[in-house]
Amino acid sequence: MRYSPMWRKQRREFHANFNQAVVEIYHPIILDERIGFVKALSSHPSDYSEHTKTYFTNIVITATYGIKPKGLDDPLVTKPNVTNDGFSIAGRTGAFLVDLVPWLTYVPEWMPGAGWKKAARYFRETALESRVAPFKLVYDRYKQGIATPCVATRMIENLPEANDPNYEEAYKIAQDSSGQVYVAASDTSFSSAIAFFLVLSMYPEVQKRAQKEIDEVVGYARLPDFNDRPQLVYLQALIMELLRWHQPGPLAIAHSTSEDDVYEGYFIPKGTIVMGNIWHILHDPEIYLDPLDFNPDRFIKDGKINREVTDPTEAVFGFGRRICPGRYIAVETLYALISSVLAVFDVSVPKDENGKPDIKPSFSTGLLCHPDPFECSITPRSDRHKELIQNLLAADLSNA
Ligand code: HEM
Repeated sequence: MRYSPMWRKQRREFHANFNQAVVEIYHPIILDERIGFVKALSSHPSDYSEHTKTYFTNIVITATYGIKPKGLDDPLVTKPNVTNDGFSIAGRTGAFLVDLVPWLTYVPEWMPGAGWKKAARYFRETALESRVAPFKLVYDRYKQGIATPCVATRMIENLPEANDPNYEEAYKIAQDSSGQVYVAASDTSFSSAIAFFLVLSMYPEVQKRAQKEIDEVVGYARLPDFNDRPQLVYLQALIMELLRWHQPGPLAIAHSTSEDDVYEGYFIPKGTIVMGNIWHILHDPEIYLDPLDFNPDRFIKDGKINREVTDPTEAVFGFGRRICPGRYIAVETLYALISSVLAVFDVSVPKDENGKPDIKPSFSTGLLCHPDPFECSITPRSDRHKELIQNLLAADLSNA
């Protein structure tokens, strides 16, 4: 596949802001948001899906623009959501006839059968709006010296002088790279987190094991933080197993071959669209025994993470030069959410006549794959945990 110079530059901007070495700078935002999340969950547990969405949305937009959205109906959120919808629809190879009959690209928008053109224009225009306005706002604030440091300000700092011939292109790259963050980050991370609630509902014994470990390592007086992670081996394995068991993007994004190739006797000409079957890789029974089961123990040996078992992060975030550049922050945000829920809440569904959780998981299909909505009960684990939540609420009131 040929990569445009613009794509390469955007990719570099993205990497500079989200690589493994810098990802810690987002810890304060993540830890702050997870407190809001725990409080919202304790007040309105049945809205867990909305709270989860808010958690990721707030982290991603605050990290990118230094501005916390006013809610899920803030235009900072609603505009890129339209882009997400368009991406999900158009990203499925074959979704539109033009994918199979390329000359349809040249028919005018008013022709019968060319409705996809109108849809594409709408999504393109909204995507542009969603990138232009917030970046301009941060740019203006930066020039006035009042912007909160964030991904966008770091990119603005690196822009050439306004009279430089490269300025316009560099501005666009910075604007588009910033605009890409929410679109790529929110739905994928959300999907993994909802799968986590599903797993807790389906596998109470996994929940109990993870809670026991947190109690032993962290105690009952605070929520887990990033310093606890090395000691929380079962929790680390649980997150690995979550990323193996459920893939937000089971077929990644379409790639294409840059050279003619032969694979197991099949000739694959240059320019062929290829899909990486992440789902299959992470459900290969030769690597992961009983792959449909949720079993964090498959990643543990002698009380440590077993590095001989293939780490699912090698596949769930895609491949090669297109590999997800947000993979490190994705894991950080999931860790904070998952460890906090396990620390203070019990998640459950009613039992069937055999005493097993009465739940049949189902998932949406498409480029992005989400668990379908399901009801579960989310309650504080004990009076001690209720007290911890109340202390978080009280601390918030005294800071107000
Ligand atoms: C659990 C969470 C996530 C999962 C499972 C995930 C997975 C993926 C996958 C499978 C791809 C396609 C890679 C390929 O085609 O080979 C991708 C691309 C991408 N992801 Fe993620 N992602 C997640 C979170 C994030 C976050 C938090 C960000 C941003 C901070 C992000 C930014 C991106 C971008 C910008 C691309 C496009 C890369 C390109 O085309 O060059 N992702 N992601």
